Amino acid sequence: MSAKILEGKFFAQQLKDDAGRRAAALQEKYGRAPGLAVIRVGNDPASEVYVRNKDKACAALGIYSEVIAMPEETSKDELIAKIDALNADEKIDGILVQLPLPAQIAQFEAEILNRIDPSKDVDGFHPVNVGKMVTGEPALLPCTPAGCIRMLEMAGIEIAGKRAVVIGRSNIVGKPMFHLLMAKNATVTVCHSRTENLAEITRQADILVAAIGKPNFVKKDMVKKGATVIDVGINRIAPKKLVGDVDFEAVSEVAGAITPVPGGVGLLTVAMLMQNVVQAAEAHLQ
Ligand SMILES: Nc1nc2c(c(=O)[nH]1)N[C@@H](CN(C=O)c1ccc(C(=O)N[C@@H](CCC(=O)O)C(=O)O)cc1)CN2
Ligand SMILES: [Mg+2]
Repeated sequence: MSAKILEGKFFAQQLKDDAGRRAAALQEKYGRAPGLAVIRVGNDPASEVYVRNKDKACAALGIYSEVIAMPEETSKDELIAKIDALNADEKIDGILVQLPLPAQIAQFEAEILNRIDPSKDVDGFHPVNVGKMVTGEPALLPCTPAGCIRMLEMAGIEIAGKRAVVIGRSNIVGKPMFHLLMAKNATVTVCHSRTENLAEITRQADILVAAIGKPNFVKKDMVKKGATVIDVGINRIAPKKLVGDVDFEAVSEVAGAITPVPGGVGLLTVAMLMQNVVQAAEAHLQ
């Protein structure tokens, strides 16, 4: 058996087309496009690429965007002052601070992110949005996990009643993935570095989400025949070689459907960000 490959580009394009249509409708009705501000601190090369991709995606969809590049030695107070200015800026519907932050301010990450007005928190990281996600109120949802859910729905993969297993418990992926799958009526188990008999649990999954950050960690014998496998890992194992958390070649032989790396759910992250910016603008303007 060979798994169906869930190409991120195909699903991302549908989300972006929808965001572009809604952005045009707002421009038409209110005379202003949705606006995104991305703050990048320092010179992390991967962050530079991701921020450029976000700026390009905005330009392609008629979304106004500003990239604010701040020097490596930026202080917590300088960054917070910038966020305050963007919170008050009426052109701006969405604000995000690209992660990771440089070492000297990394310890203040929560304080910095919590300063973003929750109605502009297009990363869905603010405790107000996290709380709403947990209670099932409408909220800005974290882009990667929300993108995974939208992809499953677009691919016609049933979630309700299915057994889902998430490997990884990060605030950005694992924990929100748990809540979003449960909200879609899956029976969800979260596994992590201290989980005993991991393979026994992952073999029960109809939907297996890998978000651990260990190259090729999920092997063929950890996957049930016909399962849907979503690989959220991005591991650079050589300057030009990126692999996921799943041993793609081997797992493809047993899975029913699988996302590749690169070219999988990473692409949905930016597409979902565009959806969130438009959602925030709709809430601000309507
Ligand atoms: N403020 C945030 N910081 C970070 C986030 C985030 O959602 N908000 N996520 C990651 C980085 N990221 C977006 O910011 C991101 C990561 C990966 C991709 C992507 O398209 N991946 C491609 C491969 C890209 C490559 O070749 O390097 C893929 O998986 O096919 C997009 C966005 C951490 N920081
Ligand atoms: Mg620009």
